[in-house]
Amino acid sequence: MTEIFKNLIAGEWAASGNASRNINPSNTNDVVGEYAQGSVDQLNDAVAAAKAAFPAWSRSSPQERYEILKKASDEILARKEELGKLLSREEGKTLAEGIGEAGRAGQVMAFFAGEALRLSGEMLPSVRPGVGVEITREPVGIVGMITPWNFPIAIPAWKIAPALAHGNCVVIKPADLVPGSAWALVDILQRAGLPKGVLNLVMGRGSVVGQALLQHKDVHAISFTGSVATGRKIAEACIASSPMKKVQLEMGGKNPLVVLDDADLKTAVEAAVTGAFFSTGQRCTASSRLIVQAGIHDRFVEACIERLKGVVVDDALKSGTHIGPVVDQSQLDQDLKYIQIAKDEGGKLAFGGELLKRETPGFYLQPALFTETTNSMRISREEVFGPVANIIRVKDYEEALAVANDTEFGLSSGICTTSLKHATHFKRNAEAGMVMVNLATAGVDYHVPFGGRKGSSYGPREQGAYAKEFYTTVKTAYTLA
Ligand SMILES: NC(=O)C1=CN([C@@H]2O[C@H](COP(=O)(O)OP(=O)(O)OC[C@H]3O[C@@H](n4cnc5c(N)ncnc54)[C@H](OP(=O)(O)O)[C@@H]3O)[C@@H](O)[C@H]2O)C=CC1
Ligand SMILES: O=C(O)CCC(=O)C(=O)O
Repeated sequence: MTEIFKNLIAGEWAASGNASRNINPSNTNDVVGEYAQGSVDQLNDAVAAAKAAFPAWSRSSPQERYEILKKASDEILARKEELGKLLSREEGKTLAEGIGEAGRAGQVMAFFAGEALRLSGEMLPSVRPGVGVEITREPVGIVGMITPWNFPIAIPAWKIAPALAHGNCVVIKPADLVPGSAWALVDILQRAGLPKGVLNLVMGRGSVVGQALLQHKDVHAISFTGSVATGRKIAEACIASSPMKKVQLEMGGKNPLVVLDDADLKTAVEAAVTGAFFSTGQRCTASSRLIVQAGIHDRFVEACIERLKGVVVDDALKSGTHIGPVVDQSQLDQDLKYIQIAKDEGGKLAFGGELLKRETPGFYLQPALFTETTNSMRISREEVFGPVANIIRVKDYEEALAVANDTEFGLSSGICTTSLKHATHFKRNAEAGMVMVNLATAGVDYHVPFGGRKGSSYGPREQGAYAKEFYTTVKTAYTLA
């Protein structure tokens, strides 16, 4: 009989009536595993366990939190090849990308192990004589986490680690499409010594488990990464609940990469091709809008096409693969729909966009590059979340900046230029949470803030020391001496 990976509730692996098959998008005949589909009852049990664990965990010593997170980090890093392989098998990013992401999860754990030791507060004199003021940070309480399929281990890691470091208890619902990596992460953390109930995993559908998490009165905060549509529903549910829940949303992007006439061509092509198409373009930071100045435009298009001809799309686990498959049929349908929309709008398909056949049945799509597009077309305005990008020609830097900012999103924004003046001006004036100079818009560090503006993000930043803004609440205490 096939093993069913269970949910973790109150420190015990709990069976549930239903399970779903985790399918390898590089080979749909390959079942990665069967994973429990949690019920509303299990979710309620998980929240109750977190609530019971909270008084002790919120008062646990920084040393205990440090040791658990550090131990988990050590195991993740020691097993990163195996975890990376599992990740690539369930999500479809290449083995190198999968191992890289597993390593990143290990580094995130190590960073937040250190953060547990850096908890701090302030003591100030009051404006009233004889009174002292202390400002401290306390954990928020029970944090619910709803995570997407595109970073199956890194995103759960960068939400769970700061939550635990700051003394919160957690109930996480990972994406139903890719539960394996989150399951492995939770297993590692539990064995690293977390007290029962501090971290709970309930796999299953967003419409069942996710909804119940949002509606639970004992959940104090929700951290979400995923689509704009779901993010909006989550924010509404958090505001509507009584008491209101603190909420943090990381959503989509339509990230511009500006290429100026004075850019180094090789650097610009590398930033564009890796940023737009690697990880199958399934990154909220993907460089999906390439805004190119007229003087370099034709040379840039030609060089991108040459670069793309050398890109191998194949089984994620095969050596030599640069781009793995699309994650599933529904995402593939969305990618193909947008390729058709771009054609219908008058965009010129300069490269790719074809379905590919490989040795194994999988969702293989050749990267699609459109030219002759404008910023008002749907392909420039809506997130595709696949290996699809379009080039918009502009006359000068001023137009490039205006086009880059003319979007409802504001996650990551990039420029390729050798002009210090333009790079400096762009860093100051790009309406985005993250700005890249001569780098792809995708691919960020784990120890600094991550997040955007406008429709891309809501609430405090994730990652780095700034993560404490979401995972703690500030208390001001006055004492008469
Ligand atoms: N910014 C980003 O990083 C990401 C953006 N996306 C965008 O979203 C599109 C659709 O992808 P999809 O995976 O469906 O993204 P969703 O936003 O729908 O899913 C993200 C997470 O939210 C859960 N969820 C869905 N509906 C609800 C709900 N009503 N209440 C609570 N939780 C819910 C999902 O559960 P379930 O497991 O059932 O899906 C999943 O865990 C992509 O094509 C892409 O454009 C997707 C992933 C990441
Ligand atoms: O580009 C990155 O490194 C991170 C991207 C990301 O977090 C996302 O796509 O959800």
